[in-house]
Amino acid sequence: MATAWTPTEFEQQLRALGRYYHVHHPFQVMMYEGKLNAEQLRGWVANRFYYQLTIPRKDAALLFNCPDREVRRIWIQRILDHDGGPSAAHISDGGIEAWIRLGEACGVPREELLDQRHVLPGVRFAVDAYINFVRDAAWQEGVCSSLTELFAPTAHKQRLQSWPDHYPWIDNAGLQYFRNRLTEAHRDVDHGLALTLQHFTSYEQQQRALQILKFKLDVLWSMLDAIYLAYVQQMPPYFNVKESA
Ligand SMILES: O=C(O)c1cc(C(=O)O)c2c(n1)C(=O)C(=O)c1cc(C(=O)O)[nH]c1-2
Repeated sequence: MATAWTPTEFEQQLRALGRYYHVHHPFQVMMYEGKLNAEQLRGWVANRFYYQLTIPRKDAALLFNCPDREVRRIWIQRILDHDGGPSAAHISDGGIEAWIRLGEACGVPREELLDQRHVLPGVRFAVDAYINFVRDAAWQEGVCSSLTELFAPTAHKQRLQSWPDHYPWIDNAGLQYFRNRLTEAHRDVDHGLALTLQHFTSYEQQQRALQILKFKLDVLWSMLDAIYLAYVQQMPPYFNVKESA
């Protein structure tokens, strides 16, 4: 029987999967290097909004699956952070509202975000795969699937560093979402990682945890594949279909 890693080794294995994080996707690289035009940036913001809308519903599914009150009373903060409310960590309006302000700062009107008219089918399928996974999985597996957040502060920091230089037309106040996430993500990840190290202890369980994290990396990467094809390659779905007279 193969031996399990120690918690420290296991954490290193999880962190090593950061090499597949979506910061390395060509679309994110273009974003960071200032190579996106306004339409491409707006396309990203409008599509990512579907992820933002889904996250608190995903966390509600995890809570539903979790019989452990101690876990639930910490995990529930994630829903408040995104939906807003009296005990949201930063602004009581919450992350979804902050993302709407980001969209408006980039030139996407609120109603265009909310009615999801820009959301590409590939993005929808990828995000839905995440919420469906968490709904159907054991809560510990749901926790593990959130661990891409280990790597998210890098993404938020990159945007805070590069956007003001490369995209000065975006009002800096619009970037508040990224600032908020820097602290929220650290707190979330400490909890999610501790639970994962605690619950995935055998060799088989640890292999399974790596598979789950890889699945979640696939979700994020696939979202950007769809966005890249539509907005960079100019090949949105059905772009070559002739409308019949
Ligand atoms: O902008 C990003 O690169 C990024 C990535 C991720 C992630 O890794 O899933 C999240 C976020 N942002 C984020 O803002 C966020 O609230 C969030 C919640 C979760 C989750 O899986 O529960 N991921 C992420």
